[in-house]
Amino acid sequence: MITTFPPVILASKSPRRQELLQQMGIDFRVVLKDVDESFPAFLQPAEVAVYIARKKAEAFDDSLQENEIVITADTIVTIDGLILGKPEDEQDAFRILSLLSGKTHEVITGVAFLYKHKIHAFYDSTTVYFRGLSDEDKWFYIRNFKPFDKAGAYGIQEWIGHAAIEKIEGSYNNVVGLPTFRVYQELQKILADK
Ligand SMILES: Cc1cn([C@H]2C[C@H](O)[C@@H](COP(=O)(O)OP(=O)(O)OP(=O)(O)O)O2)c(=O)[nH]c1=O
Repeated sequence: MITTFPPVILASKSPRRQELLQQMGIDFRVVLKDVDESFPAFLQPAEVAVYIARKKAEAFDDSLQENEIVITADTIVTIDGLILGKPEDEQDAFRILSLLSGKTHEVITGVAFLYKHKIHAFYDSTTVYFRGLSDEDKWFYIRNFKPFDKAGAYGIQEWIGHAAIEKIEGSYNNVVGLPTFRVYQELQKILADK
């Protein structure tokens, strides 16, 4: 296994992604670029996550040093073919939590690496079993945890993850924002390839 990595740039303002990459033992610096996160309506949910992660990585091509590697990610929640991003306000968060309550949904994180002018992108998907939440529970969560920076209006790592998530299938870290095992595997692949 390769354990020494070229200089890594994490292009993410998400504190959860920063913490996960740190836990992986990878040294990195954070560089942020403004990216338009719109996507063509015909894309499937997994394609959307990969498309946006790619766009975030493409923003770096000209500004990169020869051996630097950029890592970007995008997390979406999807249920019944709908893509749920971050809630706009409290009412929107309530609407989103009502869609998820008592049902099973998928959390998809798209990841992109930019290395030596090439993009390498993939996604991971986790199934989340949500129990029914009363309206009171939803407002309690929204008012206390303000999940406006979270896709699907919830954080599995918060109160709601203990109170409402019965089980998951797949990677927990993928739900938090970065599928660390896959990231490690894919990094090995592109570095071995060079
Ligand atoms: C479903 C879920 C999402 N999230 C977070 C992960 C992501 O930070 C966020 C989804 O938004 P993203 O657009 O993927 O990421 P971001 O805007 O926070 O950061 P950046 O674009 O700079 O990389 O939701 C949790 O923390 N816990 C959860 O359980």
